[in-house]
Amino acid sequence: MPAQKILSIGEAMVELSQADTEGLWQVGIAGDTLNTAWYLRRLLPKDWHVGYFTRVGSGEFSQKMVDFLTAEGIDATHVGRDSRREIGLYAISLKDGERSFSYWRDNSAAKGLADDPTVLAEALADVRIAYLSGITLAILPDEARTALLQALREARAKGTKIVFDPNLRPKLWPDTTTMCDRIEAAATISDLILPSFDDEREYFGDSDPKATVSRYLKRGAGQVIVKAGGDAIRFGGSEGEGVLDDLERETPVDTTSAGDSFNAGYLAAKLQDADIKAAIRAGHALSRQVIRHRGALVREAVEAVRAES
Ligand SMILES: O=C(O)C(=O)C[C@H](O)[C@H](O)CO
Repeated sequence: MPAQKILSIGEAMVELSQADTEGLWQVGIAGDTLNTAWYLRRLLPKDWHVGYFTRVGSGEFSQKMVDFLTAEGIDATHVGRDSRREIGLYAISLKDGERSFSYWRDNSAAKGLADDPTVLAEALADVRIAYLSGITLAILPDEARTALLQALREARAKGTKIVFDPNLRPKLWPDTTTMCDRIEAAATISDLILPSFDDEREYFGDSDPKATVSRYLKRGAGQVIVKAGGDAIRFGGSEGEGVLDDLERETPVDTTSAGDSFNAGYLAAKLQDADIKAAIRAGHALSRQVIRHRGALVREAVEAVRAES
């Protein structure tokens, strides 16, 4: 069996989120796959290794990102460099706690993350869990997307489990048909897929979470867990099926990273032998704490779930 290693693959950016004082913005580092890696690092015991796979540039902010990963205990060995590009930037806008994003990332270094198949294969060697999202796929040129899926397929044949969050962001895709097509292609190699129902309904036309579960199972996913923004969570697949409908709701301050933190809470619990329902509760508990605060990475949220348990 591969080592106790998780590799998260994607793009992290400079994050601008509104500070408490009107007109002031705070600068952070975030990005969906990094957010999950960051929460995983804080939740898992130290004998688990958490790494991040991306590309950055050579300027000051790129270095800040690498320093940040290292300081947070996330292995940055497989962060590549592109001397002609820089890291991207996004800003969070809030309306009644629901977030939307503005992006400046068209030319970000992460677009080249899958350009070298040897580097990819090296990074994936002996990894127990490879984690990626629909955003990881969205930012890549089509050829690189195919190369990434191929590298993951090869790793999977050697025992790596693939965990995928579709994280649908139509703004990042050429069109919604391409988005839906490539997301479903990734589902075919996913051992676990963690979609969010609102997005799946909007872009795939699923009538309810059960429809989302069966659509992804038909595509070949092993297990599906459908997040529903505080509503009942439906799951199905080779590890069991059911629904959890007694989860406590939270009025959000900022929903950024709700899904990313859920995924980390779920995975951390599952990797420490929780059953599927207990792991879903752990994911929900973390996500509930995260949305009480602004920004993607919330230290207090991890402390709060620790204090609760
Ligand atoms: O939209 C993106 O690419 C981001 O990574 C920004 C946020 O951190 C992320 O979407 C939250 O899930």
